[in-house]
Amino acid sequence: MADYDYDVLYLGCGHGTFDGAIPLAQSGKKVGVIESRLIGGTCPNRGCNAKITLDAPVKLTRAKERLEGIVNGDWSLDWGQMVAQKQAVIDPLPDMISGLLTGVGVQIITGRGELTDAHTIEVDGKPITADKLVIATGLRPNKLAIPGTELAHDSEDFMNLTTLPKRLAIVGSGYISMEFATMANAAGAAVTVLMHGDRALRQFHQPFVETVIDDLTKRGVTFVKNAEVSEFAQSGDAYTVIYGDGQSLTVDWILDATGRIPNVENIGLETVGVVFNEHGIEVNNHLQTSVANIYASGDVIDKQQPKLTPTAIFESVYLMQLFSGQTDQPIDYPAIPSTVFTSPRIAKVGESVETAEKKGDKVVTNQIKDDWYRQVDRQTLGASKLVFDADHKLIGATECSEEADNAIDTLLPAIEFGLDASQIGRIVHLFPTIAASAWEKL
Ligand SMILES: Cc1cc2nc3c(=O)[nH]c(=O)nc-3n(C[C@H](O)[C@H](O)[C@H](O)COP(=O)(O)OP(=O)(O)OC[C@H]3O[C@@H](n4cnc5c(N)ncnc54)[C@H](O)[C@@H]3O)c2cc1C
Ligand SMILES: NC(=O)c1ccc[n+]([C@@H]2O[C@H](COP(=O)([O-])OP(=O)(O)OC[C@H]3O[C@@H](n4cnc5c(N)ncnc54)[C@H](O)[C@@H]3O)[C@@H](O)[C@H]2O)c1
Repeated sequence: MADYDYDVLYLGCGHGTFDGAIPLAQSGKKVGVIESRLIGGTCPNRGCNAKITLDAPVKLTRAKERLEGIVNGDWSLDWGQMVAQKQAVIDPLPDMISGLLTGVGVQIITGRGELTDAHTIEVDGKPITADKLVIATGLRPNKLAIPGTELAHDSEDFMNLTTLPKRLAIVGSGYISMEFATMANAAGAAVTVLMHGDRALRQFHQPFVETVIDDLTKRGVTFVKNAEVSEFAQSGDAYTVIYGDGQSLTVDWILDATGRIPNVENIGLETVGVVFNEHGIEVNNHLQTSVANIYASGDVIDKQQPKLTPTAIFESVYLMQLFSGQTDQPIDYPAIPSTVFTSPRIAKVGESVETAEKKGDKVVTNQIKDDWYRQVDRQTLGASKLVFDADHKLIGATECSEEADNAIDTLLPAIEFGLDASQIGRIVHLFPTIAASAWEKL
């Protein structure tokens, strides 16, 4: 091997990098990571961890609301304190992750990197070389290409607001829109969601999405379907969203939640011949790009799997196994679950109800209100739908409930390992728990 600075050099240091980079260094490889912002990337600093800390008081308030008459007294959410608590929870994470990296000998290089040849990334004019490069630059928020787009903000700005705007417009109705509409509404903002078409959260079971929308509507959130947003304007401290045939909405803050796009520009991919498209970097089944010694990991990959943290972790660990010689096999993705953290939540994994109905697979529905364990805290909204193949093995599941995330998560082994009835019978669960309640239905 030529005399490179590193065996493996990663561009970007989110979950697509560090979960694999740490054990890779432990395996004896010389590893470097380049990061222009906070170590840890989106998930800990401005994604999952930040968001779920803001969600925790909302979930608690919903439980209190259901138990009204048993749990009494006036409660309210203090947005300023919610954001302070979020910051206190996430502030230590970059140092903690940096410590894990440097503790095993990974070199952290701070700055913006750009590939200059197949073995070199330049940071602030300084070339750094490696045998293998991994591009893990993630996604960034889309900004609508309309007049006044600079007046709108992104999810990171929202989670840093110390004062909650009285009137909030959210453009788009995907994950970020629905989760942030839930939080902002619970904390007292007047929220309007401007939908691109007539369906929110398109990748989730639509009757469950309707349950969440109906509940948010009862709580005061306004959903405007088919609102083609054409302009943002400012007058004094207020902002106007122009949509449809010249309709307008006046608000105090605008959240552009119209999706996230891959960070593929201005990092030298064209220079070295790495092929990408609008969905991200194209890779083969070894996560190898069009240039043999350059790989990609995490959200920046163009892929079918959901662009989520567990996927990024699985990919970075796979690359570690590949680079350290533990495997030479193609990546074999497991069933990857996803959840939207609304209240109630919607979670899913495996074959969808829609596909099952088309294929003739069996779908079993259980209403949340009929589950005695959910009655202990008076949950009534939602249902679980389980999809079985001809051998009655679980191949898909989706649930809408306050505990949908945990209910779906606990079922993963049944799907991933194709457990049959006798194997399922060997698993004894703690009782009473969400897990026991979910497995009982198999
Ligand atoms: C608001 C929000 C909430 C989310 N909630 C969830 C959730 O609940 N559950 C879930 O599973 N997923 C969630 N996600 C998605 C999750 O955060 C991502 O899937 C995950 O962070 C992807 O990791 P990654 O390493 O691929 O990319 P990132 O974490 O984005 O890391 C990429 C890194 O590359 C750096 N970088 C980019 N270009 C350069 C360059 N030229 N030089 C140096 N560094 C560079 C960036 O600064 C960044 O740190 C959420 C995302 C958002 C935005
Ligand atoms: N719970 C979670 O796991 C979670 C939470 C937040 C974010 N994420 C990740 O972050 C990604 C980005 O989230 P997101 O909510 O920004 O994206 P998304 O893809 O979930 O939703 C984008 C929304 O914007 C709408 N849209 C697209 N173009 C538009 C236009 N021109 N005008 C108006 N609306 C338009 C779409 O119809 C959709 O409703 C997700 O795909 C996911 O990978 C995950």
